[in-house]
Amino acid sequence: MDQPNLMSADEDDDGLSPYRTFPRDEWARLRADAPMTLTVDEVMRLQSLNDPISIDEVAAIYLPLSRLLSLYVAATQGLFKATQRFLLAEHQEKVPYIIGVAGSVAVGKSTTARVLKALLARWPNTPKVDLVTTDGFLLPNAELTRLGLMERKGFPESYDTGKLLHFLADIKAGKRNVKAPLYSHLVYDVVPGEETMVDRPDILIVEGLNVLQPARMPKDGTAIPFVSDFFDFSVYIDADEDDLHRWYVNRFLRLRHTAFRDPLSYFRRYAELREDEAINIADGLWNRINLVNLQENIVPTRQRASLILKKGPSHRIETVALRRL
Ligand SMILES: Nc1ncnc2c1ncn2[C@@H]1O[C@H](COP(=O)(O)OP(=O)(O)OP(=O)(O)O)[C@@H](O)[C@H]1O
Ligand SMILES: CC(C)(CO)[C@@H](O)C(=O)NCCC(=O)O
Repeated sequence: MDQPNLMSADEDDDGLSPYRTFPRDEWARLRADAPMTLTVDEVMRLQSLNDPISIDEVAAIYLPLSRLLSLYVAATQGLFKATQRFLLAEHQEKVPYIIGVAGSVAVGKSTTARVLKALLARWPNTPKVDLVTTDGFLLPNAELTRLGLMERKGFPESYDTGKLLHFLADIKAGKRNVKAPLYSHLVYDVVPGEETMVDRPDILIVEGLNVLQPARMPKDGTAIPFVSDFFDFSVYIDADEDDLHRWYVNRFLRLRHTAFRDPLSYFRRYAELREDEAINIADGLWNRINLVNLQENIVPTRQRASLILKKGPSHRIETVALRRL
């Protein structure tokens, strides 16, 4: 395969952008000779409801990205060893490489995170890849209700950010069997007593709309880290507001025939609605909660990502912007 010419990537107009932006086709060439390691069936199993992904998308976007990440992980492992030598430290196991995945509700973060997990696990230097979502770190509904925050789910104040920071600090300290709480979209709440265990993976992917948000500034001068201080790399999945709105409403309409019919579903009462009524409910949730959160707290974090994947109206990624080192 021809060596792609990196300099042909679109330079951003004013020359000040910290990103190098690649049209889809140019990015796809950066796969170089990386072999396709997922089958069509495997890709189909990884996609979320209402977030179509094709084998072509995996080959064009995610294979090059997984190749880049595998090079970055190897380089970071080298830096870790160099630091250990400098510190004359005893031999220490390498610590997990942490990748954040951010973006709006309904943009397809979970599909991206699952595809990356599957691809990265097939590179020889990173066989063990774990995935957690920050949904588990939401305050339980009882607590949100008490604080008057049920209409603010997903906003910064709806998370136990301290717990998330301690979780990440434990992972980066090389601790074994670190526990993360779990959230159920079906019951719309954190599941008491259920947790997932993270045991020194080579890579940990942390997915959530809040992962690039700054810490609230402490008044007493103590330093509170950002969640992203623990990340080695981060991906922001971007799409136009109108597309996100449509994807959110379509997913809601489809859930009426599936998850909402489950007796445990928090949205059980919406399963029987007529389509126009359901659209009204979904529009309301989108406009009152998720859109406001997107504009106030998510989009402003986009420029902090190492990589921005921009989706078009049919979920296809159209440009890839890679932050210059
Ligand atoms: N009310 C619901 N009932 C059951 N499952 C849901 C519900 N809402 C969302 N889901 C599923 O839960 C997953 C995560 O949804 P969430 O609202 O956190 O969006 P997200 O992670 O931003 O979505 P995406 O993965 O599309 O970016 C998706 O796979 C979605 O299909
Ligand atoms: C749990 C979050 C915040 C993020 O995944 C989101 O899916 C959510 O529930 N937002 C609140 C409004 C709504 O029900 O869509």
